[in-house]
Amino acid sequence: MLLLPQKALRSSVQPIRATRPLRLAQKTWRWSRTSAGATKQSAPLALVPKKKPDGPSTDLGVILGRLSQLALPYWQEEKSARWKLAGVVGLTLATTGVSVVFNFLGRDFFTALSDKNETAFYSQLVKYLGGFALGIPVFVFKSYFQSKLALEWRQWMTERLLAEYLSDRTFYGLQQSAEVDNPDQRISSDVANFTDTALGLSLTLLNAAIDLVSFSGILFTIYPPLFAALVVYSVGGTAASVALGKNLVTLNFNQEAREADFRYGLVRVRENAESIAFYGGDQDERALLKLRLQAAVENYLGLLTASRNLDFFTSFYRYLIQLLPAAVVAPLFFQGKIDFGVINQSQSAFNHILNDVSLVIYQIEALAGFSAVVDRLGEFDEAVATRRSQQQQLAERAKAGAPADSDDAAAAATSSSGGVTPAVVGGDDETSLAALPGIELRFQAAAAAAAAAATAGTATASTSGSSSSSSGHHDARPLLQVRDLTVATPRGRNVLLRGLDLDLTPGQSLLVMGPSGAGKTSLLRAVAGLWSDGRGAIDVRAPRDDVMFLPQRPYMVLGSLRDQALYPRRHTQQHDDATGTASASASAPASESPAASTSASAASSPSSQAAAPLVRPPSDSEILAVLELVQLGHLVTRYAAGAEEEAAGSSNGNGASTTSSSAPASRGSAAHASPSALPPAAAKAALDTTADWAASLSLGEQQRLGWARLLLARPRPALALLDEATSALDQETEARLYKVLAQSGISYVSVGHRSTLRDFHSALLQLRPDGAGGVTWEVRPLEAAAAQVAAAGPQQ
Ligand SMILES: Nc1ncnc2c1ncn2[C@@H]1O[C@H](COP(=O)(O)OP(=O)(O)OP(=O)(O)O)[C@@H](O)[C@H]1O
Repeated sequence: MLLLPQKALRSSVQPIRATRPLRLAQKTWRWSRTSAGATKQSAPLALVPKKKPDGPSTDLGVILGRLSQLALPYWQEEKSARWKLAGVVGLTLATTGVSVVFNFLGRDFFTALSDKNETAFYSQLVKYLGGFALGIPVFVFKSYFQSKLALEWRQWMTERLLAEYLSDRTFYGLQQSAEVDNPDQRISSDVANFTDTALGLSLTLLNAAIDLVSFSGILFTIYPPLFAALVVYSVGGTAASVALGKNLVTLNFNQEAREADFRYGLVRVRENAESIAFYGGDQDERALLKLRLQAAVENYLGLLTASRNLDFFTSFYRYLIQLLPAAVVAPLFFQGKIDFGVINQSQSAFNHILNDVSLVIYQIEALAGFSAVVDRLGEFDEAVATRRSQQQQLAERAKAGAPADSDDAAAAATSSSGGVTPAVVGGDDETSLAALPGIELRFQAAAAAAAAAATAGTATASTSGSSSSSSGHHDARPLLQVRDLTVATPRGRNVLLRGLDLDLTPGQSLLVMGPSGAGKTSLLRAVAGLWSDGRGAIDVRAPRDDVMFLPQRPYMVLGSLRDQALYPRRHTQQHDDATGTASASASAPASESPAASTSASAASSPSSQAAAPLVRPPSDSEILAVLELVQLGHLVTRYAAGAEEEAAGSSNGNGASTTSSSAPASRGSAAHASPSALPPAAAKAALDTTADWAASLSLGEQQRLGWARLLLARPRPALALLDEATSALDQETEARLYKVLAQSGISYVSVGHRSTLRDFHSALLQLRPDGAGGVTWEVRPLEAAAAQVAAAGPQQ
């Protein structure tokens, strides 16, 4: 009897023990229309707690629906995958064929043995060995191609989920609404488990069906009562195992969550190592992690107990059956009606069929884990789809209003002051939470912006790329227009600002001041499109990508110093470079004004009317110049010296010099050089340095890096939103950075507390508590600021 192939086939499906990170909130939420509003369509959208309790769905209909929703797109959209699947199915059929051949070879082999027929025995032995040589590769290749196909499916599905998750700021919306926990876990290990198990189980089912048909015929021809005994035994066993294994689904689901809670706790310690060390919070962290570990261990013990109980049953089930076929057909053998080989053949056929009809029993743990994975992934997929359709609805509603890139509409809407509305006050009207239809946010289309840039370029002899600010020419139409804006917090639906009106023309700047918690950052969130709960309209006469945000603590990406400086445009720039759309002027002189260089290629390009403006990545010398401008030159020299020492070390170690001919000759010379005086190879080495930037740069340095990003961004941002972006800097550096920004032509809105910031803005939005839990606002011009900035002259 040969069970090896059958075993190899079954082992492709393993019980799932995926881990699962922290649930962000105990409640889950869903979008719903509130009762307010004349019609269902016009009723405001709100996030309300989901009725569904946490935990896996055990409704088979829901799981099957989610399964098809998750699994079908790949096979529908990828033609090559269908061909590969056909190949794997072919190999699966071949494995059944090989098993049938082995079944007959085994019968004749054992019959020759019992007949003591030496010639026939050796002849059967050779055939058997030949069968091994031809049959085993079929099993091996089937397993290999199946795993490879599952891997390709995983890659496709992960990329698709990533594309949806990381577009339209869906990741932010999901995090804010706490609709689904731990997307990272779902995108990484859940998808891998899903594709692997879905393919494995499907092929196992297919194989079982074919196997069942093939071996039922054999068994039935040997002895029909044996076939009947088998059916009764397996149906009873399946029912019993389903009953015994039911709680495994919940236990598996919970195990994922608890393992993930524990791992997430560890990740937080790593990410917040310095704060925890300053607080001396070791013991608290340890206690918390111990609790989480305990929760995971306890659940796992429950899982082990449930598996043990199930194992008692399945083991008896498996071993008892080994005797059944021989016991049933033995009387026929004693009566001389069948050969000894037929007993072996019936045993083999019996085992095959038993495996086929007992799939649920043998795979109950894998099925339990798989249904938890299907549930989690399906939930995530649905949440992403809902979130994106919310975004589309908001965009469509915004489109239905006045378009931001309509020149007429924008001109008509320009206030008579030609800029910030002078001394406007408001915020004392009562706004019902239920009557907030959502904020309408409109950005200018990229094509319209490119056309406008081309026009401006021809009008101002654009080879210099000089900004509207430095040329003294101001476009009087508002760059940012806010009308009757009410901002509410998500979920809590706490109204912050009410009825704000504001115009900001290009080249102007607005300072937002007010007490902590008044809603300053929330206003920036609304302008950036992160928060949409509220009422009113925001028109930005620039594409969305031309609005850049500088937070108080900038996000430090994984990568080199160059990557830090070019974030978030580094991939766009690399792409443009690779496709050859970038201009050839990659070696601009280091002294070139960064503000001037940023728009040059877009304005002078013959194809600048295209939707996507041409951009070129900043050269190393431009990056160095900007880093020096924001007073980060010391980082470059520091890392150049480090790279130099490393190169010298490796050259001493292996006897071959790794430094280029242009590198400094003497060791450590870079440490004292000014960045712009560094040899190109040393500067490049410094910019290529990778480090844990969040941990190795001071907050002030990180903030200055944020400013460098702003000045290096291509195309140049039209509007910068600065949220306490200089809070960690001394006043002198703050003044210097704001002067550079004012001369760059980038309009900006800053949030800050320092009164010295007034010197660098042309208007002030002052928020004040109204004494009744709300906020009043006042907008007024800051006359002195513009004169001060203009008097300061260009910065290099
Ligand atoms: N995601 C959120 N969900 C619900 N409420 C929030 C959320 N984020 C902020 N809030 C609340 O909204 C209010 C305004 O927050 P915001 O960050 O805009 O204040 P701020 O004026 O910028 O304060 P600070 O000067 O301290 O930075 C605060 O009461 C805050 O607790």
